[in-house]
Amino acid sequence: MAGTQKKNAKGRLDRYYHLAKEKGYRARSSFKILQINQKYGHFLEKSKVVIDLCAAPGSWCQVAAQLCPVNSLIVGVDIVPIKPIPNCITFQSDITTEDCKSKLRGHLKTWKADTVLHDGAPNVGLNWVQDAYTQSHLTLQALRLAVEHLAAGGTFVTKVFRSRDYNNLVWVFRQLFDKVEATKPPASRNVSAEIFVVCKGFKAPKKLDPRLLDPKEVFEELPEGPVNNEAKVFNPEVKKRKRDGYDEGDYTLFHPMALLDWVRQEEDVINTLGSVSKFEIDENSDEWKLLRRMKDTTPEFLECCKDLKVLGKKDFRMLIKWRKHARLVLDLDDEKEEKQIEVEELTEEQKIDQEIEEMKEKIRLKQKREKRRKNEARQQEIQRMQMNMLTDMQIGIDAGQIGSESLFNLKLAEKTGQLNELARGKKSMVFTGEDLIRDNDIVVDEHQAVESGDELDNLEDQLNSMYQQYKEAKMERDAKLRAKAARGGDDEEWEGIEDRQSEVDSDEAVEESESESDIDSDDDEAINKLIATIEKKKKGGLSKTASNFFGDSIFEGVEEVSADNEKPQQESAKQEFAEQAVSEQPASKSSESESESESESDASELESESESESETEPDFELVSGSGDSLPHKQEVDLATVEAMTLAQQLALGQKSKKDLIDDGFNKYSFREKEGLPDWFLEDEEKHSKINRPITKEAALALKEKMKQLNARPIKKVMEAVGRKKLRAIKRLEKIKKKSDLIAEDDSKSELDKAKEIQALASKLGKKKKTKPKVTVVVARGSHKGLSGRPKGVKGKYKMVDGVMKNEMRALKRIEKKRKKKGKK
Ligand SMILES: C[S@@+](CC[C@H](N)C(=O)[O-])C[C@H]1O[C@@H](n2cnc3c(N)ncnc32)[C@H](O)[C@@H]1O
Repeated sequence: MAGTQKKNAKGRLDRYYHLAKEKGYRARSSFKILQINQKYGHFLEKSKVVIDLCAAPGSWCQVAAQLCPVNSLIVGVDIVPIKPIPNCITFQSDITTEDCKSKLRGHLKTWKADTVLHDGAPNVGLNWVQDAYTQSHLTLQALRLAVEHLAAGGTFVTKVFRSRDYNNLVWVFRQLFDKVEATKPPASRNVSAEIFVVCKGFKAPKKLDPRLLDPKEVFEELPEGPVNNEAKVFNPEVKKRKRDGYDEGDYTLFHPMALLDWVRQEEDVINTLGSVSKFEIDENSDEWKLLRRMKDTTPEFLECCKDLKVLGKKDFRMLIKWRKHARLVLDLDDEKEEKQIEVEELTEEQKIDQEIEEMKEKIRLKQKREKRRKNEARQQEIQRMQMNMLTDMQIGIDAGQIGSESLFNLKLAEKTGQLNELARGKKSMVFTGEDLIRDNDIVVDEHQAVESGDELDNLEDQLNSMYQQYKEAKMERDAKLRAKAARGGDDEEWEGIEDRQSEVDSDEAVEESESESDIDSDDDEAINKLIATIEKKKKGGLSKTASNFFGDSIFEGVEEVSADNEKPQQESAKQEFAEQAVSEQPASKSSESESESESESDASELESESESESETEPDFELVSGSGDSLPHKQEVDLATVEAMTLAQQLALGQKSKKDLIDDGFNKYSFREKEGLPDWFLEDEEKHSKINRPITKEAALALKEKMKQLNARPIKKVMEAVGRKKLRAIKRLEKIKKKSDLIAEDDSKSELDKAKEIQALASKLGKKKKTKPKVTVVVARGSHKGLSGRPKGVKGKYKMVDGVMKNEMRALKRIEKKRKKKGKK
């Protein structure tokens, strides 16, 4: 009985014990080797020769006999006899002896072992240090046998104790094996200090340094250095436990010292202070009589000397100060010459060098930061890609970012107001004076431009650039504005043919393009726009709106047609129409592209006429919309109900080009704009437009279109879907892992495993139960005193009223009382 209790108390009769019994193993430790074998690539299944050192009672041999290939040689040895095991050779011997060595050689003959197992545990229980040492010693002996018998690439599994020798042992293993790993199989009790080291890939060295297997060499300990007690003085509050026990030959905790000895001490003063328990004073000494009269020799000081172990930092400081004074009084301190450190002044060159070094360091750090940031971004992108979260919408974002950091960053140039200068520079680069005279009769005089920049202009420029910045910031914030800008400001009103032309002729055309480049942060696009405007200027091109209009896909290929069907007689009328229609109906430009039937023919005529006209009048030439200069024009869409209405009207023939021309003339057409600041004009534009009629059909068509657009998965939705997917995959993987573990667990029966895996799988499929929504109906008004379902309330509902709370409480109280009574 007592024996059983003892076993139970140690928790010996655990599930592995029962399982071992069930499976016919002689010891529960069989599961340790089973688990190790499973974890480290089933080496037993590949071993034809296995040596089991310290094998009794023989469960590891049993496992080996089960797992190794048929006809494998399994040899087990132990200091105690082992009952015969089928398909195993066992003998009794001490593995540390020569006898064991020779017997083993006799059994193996010329064979080399694929695996050597060692689960040896000496008779433990004497004392911890002794046990650990004996264990380590035994392990080294096992290793000696393993080295003698293992084949190259073989495996050695050994038990070791977690002791101070552990690291030394592992170091030795590492010299002899390719891979060394420590493991604690689940079957090994947590309370046990044992762990197992699995050494794979025996290197089979031809020559072996005998010191590697010599316990004296391997476990030799370094002599311990002097004890440093200074910490006890500097940080007396932090008490460090001394786990090593007493120092050799010193079995007391109380260490007194003569105070005068400490005063006379030359070295290790603080260390002594940390180790001494009490300073003893020889009252009769002449020196003390001298020191006693010192101002610092206070009753407090004397009290501190009695027990140094309880002193704090302040007290120690006082003692050290006292000692310093005492040494002066006793004339113990020689006046040492204080070494003077001469600080040499840095020369100018050195200073510069130093500065350069500092700057270099700064740059290096910055680059490092930058690199790290980029790496992180790339990493994030890869992750997103893996999660299928990268959508079309992200393409080019990074490129844009890279562009924004590049040397030729136009956005930066805009911000600093350099873009104007840049544009001027481009102009002078692109146009020769002759070109300008021939094309426009206008010569851009750089000198004049520079000289005319008086203070007022500067102020104006500053204000303008500030306004540009403001617009830009607003644009970044406001998606609507961005969309508007992308449409090329299609809400602009027509400002009359003359006005536009003058604008085209003036420098503002370039500035317009600059403001356009504000909209798009992409540098390439900005450059394209800039060049397009310059080209336009070179050719005496159309205004922005006009080029937008003719840039539409509807005019593609019109050139060839116009070349064939030249109609010079209609030139002037068509040109007039073109310009008017364009400037009047900027918003409808794309609508016209949709109303193919009528507008196509109109436009082709228009184009052909414009073409022919351009030959005679170089001031007016169409800018191809298909060019890179106006990339967004291809995407121009019917974004307003007015545009849609107009498009439909044109398509149905309800409106003709003449109507368009007529519409072009309104009270805002010829407004004076010269000299007015941008911000004012922009503000005015909001109100300076005529109200165009809209139709229900157009509104419905646009609504339908928007619906379709909204139905497309946007970036955020894609991301959320990706996240959800990832979570699901993770969950699945987790469950997979768990079920793998369950499946591999030999300690469970197949039925148990199946049940557990099923339970896991059912968890995966389960949806979170959503509680049915309960509608709370307040018993007020028409609902007062209502019995049954209130009108218009579907699903679950609950009637509540003011007194309900009290009633509920009362009911609870009664219930409680009832229960109490029932108990009694
Ligand atoms: C934990 S048991 C081994 C259990 C064994 N692996 C099994 O599963 O059956 C430890 C064994 O090491 C043996 N042993 C201890 N010192 C030994 C030595 N010097 N030579 C041989 N065997 C030794 C003990 O007799 C004991 O049977």
